[in-house]
Amino acid sequence: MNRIKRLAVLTSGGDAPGMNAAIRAIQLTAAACNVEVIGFKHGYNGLFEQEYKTLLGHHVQNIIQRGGTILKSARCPALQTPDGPAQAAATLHQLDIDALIVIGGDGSFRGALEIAKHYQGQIIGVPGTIDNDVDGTDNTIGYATAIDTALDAIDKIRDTADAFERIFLVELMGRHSGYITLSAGIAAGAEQIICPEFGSLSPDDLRSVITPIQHAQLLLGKSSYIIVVAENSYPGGTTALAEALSHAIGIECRACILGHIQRGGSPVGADRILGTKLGAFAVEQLLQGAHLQMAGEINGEAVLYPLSKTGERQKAIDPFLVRWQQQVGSY
Ligand SMILES: Nc1ncnc2c1ncn2[C@@H]1O[C@H](COP(=O)(O)OP(=O)(O)O)[C@@H](O)[C@H]1O
Ligand SMILES: O=P(O)(O)OC[C@H]1O[C@](O)(COP(=O)(O)O)[C@@H](O)[C@@H]1O
Repeated sequence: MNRIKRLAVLTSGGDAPGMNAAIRAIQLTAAACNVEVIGFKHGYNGLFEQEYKTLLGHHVQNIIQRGGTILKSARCPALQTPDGPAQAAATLHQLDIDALIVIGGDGSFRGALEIAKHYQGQIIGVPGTIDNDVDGTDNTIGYATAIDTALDAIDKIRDTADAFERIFLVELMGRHSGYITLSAGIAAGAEQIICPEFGSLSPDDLRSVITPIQHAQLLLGKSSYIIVVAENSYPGGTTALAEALSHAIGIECRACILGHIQRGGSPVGADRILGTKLGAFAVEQLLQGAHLQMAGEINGEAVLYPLSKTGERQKAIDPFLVRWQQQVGSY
């Protein structure tokens, strides 16, 4: 029996294109089941500041195509204080909220698990982050758009790299995960891909980067050379890496830090569909009693995955593409 009368939703951590599609699907699906939806603003901060509003049909009209999140997102240090989770749960109880949907990444899910220790209602997660570093789903909402955004930029950099016969290093996001870097790098035909999963890179030993560059120049006569680099791959960042390479090989290397542009923009179709599917699935599963689960998608099928396992291990990037890039693509 459906005992949920009122559910809440929030978006937390780095915003991701497609979060609005998920919010829309949650509101529409809940409304169709006569369940009221409360939207908390600014991630978990909305629980502390009691900043929320009832989401009605007109609030979710014309948002599926918009990047960002109509609920705003944020990181919330207050939830990581000793009393934070109990305070957040108290707001949910006070507002008679029977269930909470958290759209965010593995950090947001850790926060949800802490709140669950003090909360009597149900909690479900919907994976939304450009990093795609959440276990239990093939793709997170926002990842597909971030790849296309990065790709568009790298293609443009290729033109100027070619005209100037330069080496460019393009830094992509992904905190501790090489998903965006590997995918965008492969799709852009990047000559090299550097990400945490490929092993560490030390200022004292840049041979693994320099040897393929020299090989390409000597044997292949390349007029442009693009290296995509995941953020946090090199001490001092990608600008420092470009300087070290310029010094080591005597060729001007330029760094381009793509940054937050990767988080914005209109979501591509795949993210609108994923956001809609997982948002709707989350509501349906809550109504059937799901608790402490994430609504994910594996092999095209919507599935539940224990929230506690979503950040347990590093989700592996495609080993086939890694091997191909290392053995063939870099030469
Ligand atoms: N261990 C934790 N305990 C309580 N809250 C947490 C914890 N880890 C993350 N959070 C909450 O989740 C928010 C978002 O986490 P973050 O890692 O920044 O983003 P994401 O969810 O995208 O991975 C944090 O600002 C914090 O409020
Ligand atoms: O916007 P901020 O706070 O500088 O955070 C940047 C980080 O957020 C992201 O864009 C998204 O990460 P999360 O989804 O895990 O929050 C990372 O790729 C990046 O490292």
